[in-house]
Amino acid sequence: MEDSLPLNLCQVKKSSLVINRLYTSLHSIALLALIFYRTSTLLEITKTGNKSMPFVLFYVLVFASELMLSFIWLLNQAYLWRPVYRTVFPERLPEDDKLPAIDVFICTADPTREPSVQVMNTVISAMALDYPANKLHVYLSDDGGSPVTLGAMREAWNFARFWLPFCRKYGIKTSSPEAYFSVAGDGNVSSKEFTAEKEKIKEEYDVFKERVNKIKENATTIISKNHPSIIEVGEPDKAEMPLLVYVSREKRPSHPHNFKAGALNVLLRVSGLLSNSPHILALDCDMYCNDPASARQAMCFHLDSEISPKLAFVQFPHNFHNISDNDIYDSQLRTFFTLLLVNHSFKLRFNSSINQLIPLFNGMIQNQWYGMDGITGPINCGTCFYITREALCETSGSIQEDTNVGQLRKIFGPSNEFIKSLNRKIKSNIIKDEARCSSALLQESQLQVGFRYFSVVEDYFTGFLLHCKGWNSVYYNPQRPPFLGTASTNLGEMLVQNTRWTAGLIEVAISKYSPIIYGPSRMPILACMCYAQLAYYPFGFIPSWCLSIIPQLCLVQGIPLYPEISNPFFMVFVYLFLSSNLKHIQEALSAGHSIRTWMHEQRMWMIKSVTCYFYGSLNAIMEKIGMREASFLPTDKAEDEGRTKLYKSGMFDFRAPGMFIIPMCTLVILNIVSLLIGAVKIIHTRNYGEIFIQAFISFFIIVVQYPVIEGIFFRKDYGRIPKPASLLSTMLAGIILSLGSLVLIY
Ligand SMILES: O=c1ccn([C@@H]2O[C@H](COP(=O)(O)OP(=O)(O)O[C@H]3O[C@H](CO)[C@@H](O)[C@H](O)[C@H]3O)[C@@H](O)[C@H]2O)c(=O)[nH]1
Ligand SMILES: [Mn+2]
Repeated sequence: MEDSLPLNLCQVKKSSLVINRLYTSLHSIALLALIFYRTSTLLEITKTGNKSMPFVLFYVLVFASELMLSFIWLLNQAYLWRPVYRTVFPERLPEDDKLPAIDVFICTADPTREPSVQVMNTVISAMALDYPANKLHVYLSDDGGSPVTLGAMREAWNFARFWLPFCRKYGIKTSSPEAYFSVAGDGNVSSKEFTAEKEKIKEEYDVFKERVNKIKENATTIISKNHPSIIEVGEPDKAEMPLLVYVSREKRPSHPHNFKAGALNVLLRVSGLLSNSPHILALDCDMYCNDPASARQAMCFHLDSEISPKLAFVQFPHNFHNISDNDIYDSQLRTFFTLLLVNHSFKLRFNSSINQLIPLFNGMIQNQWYGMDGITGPINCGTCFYITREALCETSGSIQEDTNVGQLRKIFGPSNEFIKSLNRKIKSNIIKDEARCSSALLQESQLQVGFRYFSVVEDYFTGFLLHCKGWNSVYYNPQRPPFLGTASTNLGEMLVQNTRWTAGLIEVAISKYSPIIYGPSRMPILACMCYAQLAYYPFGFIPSWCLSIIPQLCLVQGIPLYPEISNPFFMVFVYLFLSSNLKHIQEALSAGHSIRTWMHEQRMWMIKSVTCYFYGSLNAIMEKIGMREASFLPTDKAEDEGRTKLYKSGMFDFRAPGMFIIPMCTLVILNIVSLLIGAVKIIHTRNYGEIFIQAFISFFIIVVQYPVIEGIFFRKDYGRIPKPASLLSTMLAGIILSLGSLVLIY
């Protein structure tokens, strides 16, 4: 019977599972051997007492670093444990009139950093989802309260009246007009009628863009931080048109607004009164729908009666349209999602990266969402997911017949209208109140519904709490990328963004919600390990700093910190280095990438750990002790031609804040100097066995960071490292080396 056929299939890739577990076991044994070696050596050193205090301290720091990296590596193994992949059968879904409604939430905040034409492309592509139009409601949240965005949305509405019928008629998949007209568009290319219509629509689109740009040019206010709520509803006047609603929540300088999570919660309330769909698709303003099929694909999970009672959300991957083949900054975050523009297939791809600074021990393989999918489901990634209203509002759990109004208000805030909407009985016109910051919204930090405010990575945190409550999620990575976003291909922007993410993750890591404290009684231990890995990996900055300074200082003095070549434990270090790197390379290759990808990811990990992870952790700690307030500056999505050109040609653009460039250069210079002195020592004494590993560490860092060396010494273009930064870094490296030598000599 057709009805009884499953809507989706979940398979475990057995062969990869065997390889993974074998890798984990062997690597663990090697780590145990390392710990044994370090402990016994340390005991010996302290017993004999013939080593200086600073040396012992350095030795302990190196050992502690190795332990920390091993801990993060261990957490990482949860991802490798049971990766699964999924298939869906949308053709088995019920008839259109039986499908549940969907509300689409799109957030934007700043028409300068987030150009309106781009935002409207996301809006239009969402309106063009392959779903009954009367069951689709698109909400645009404008945190900039900008007349530019509102005007652009009106234009988008007008343009959509041509565009949507065209897409429906010819089955256009690339439903973002910008992408459709700039890349070779799909559709029924051969017919004359089609070509004529396409021409006409193209003209309409050009007019639309022109008008939107004019609005910006003529605007007197671009952004407002002090305004009442503004809501405008575009009522569908054609069968193909879904509802489109503009929402700009009230903003007052004195009220905290909780960034994107606050915006999403306002949409949750406003839509609760207007359409109240049981399913919600959340999108960032730069993530357009690249395949209208995603709604039905998601429904293959949400309507599967076996998994749906506990299914909170279906997460799709973040793919990007502006990634170069030679992705020098790892802008695609390959390790999280495996972006497979090259090799889209249903075979399981292990997207892992060995995030490591010092090659010898860590191998923190990140094989992320497939791995979590095999446990309780992937984390929430903030965009490209279909979530149920019930999971966010806990309607079934908290609204009982006998729950009194007082209790309801405690849970959902004081808005009676919203509370009524939860019962799906009453609709109201008083929606503007829902977008007011003075109503329910401000107290939401205490409320247990919606997107949670506690951390600036509201996606990670909200998903974590949902999993803690027993909800599950699903990761679905179809052949055609369902959504395409604008990745940051600007080094400075990217490092700032990563610092914000780190701050958000560390906020959780050092709170009562730490996955290793809050999680174990609420979710399977493997799921806890995945969440903990994400929360704690930024602490990798500590070992990163230690291991890119201490072995080098000792190298300069000819003091060995590692076993010499003739020592059997030497092989343990060699094994750990090779095993983690070969696994990383294998995973990059099997995902259709080249060995270059491995190099880029190594480099970016080193750079991020000594900068973003360090600053982000510092920010989180300062927030915790009340010395700093959380902030969320949206990334710049406007294209800068010069930067894009450098990125596309595979050249680093070092025009980034000094706080990122200087530590990076300092460490690279320090490693160069140490290696040179080390090499001279080796030639002089002819004894390379004892300090081989230390020399190799510096050598490896220098090779991986070659673009930085090029930026300091060889490049002449505007993307090079500025002279003052190079000078300052050289001085700092000199100071560290002299202090190190002083300490070690005496
Ligand atoms: O006060 C704010 C700040 C941001 N945004 C919107 O939030 C989205 C994400 O902002 P972006 O600057 O693109 O940040 P990213 O770091 O790229 O976002 C990633 O990380 C965030 C968590 O830090 C997640 O919420 C996002 O979904 C995820 O793509 C954008 O649509 C913004 O318009 C708001 O609506 N209000
Ligand atoms: Mn973004």
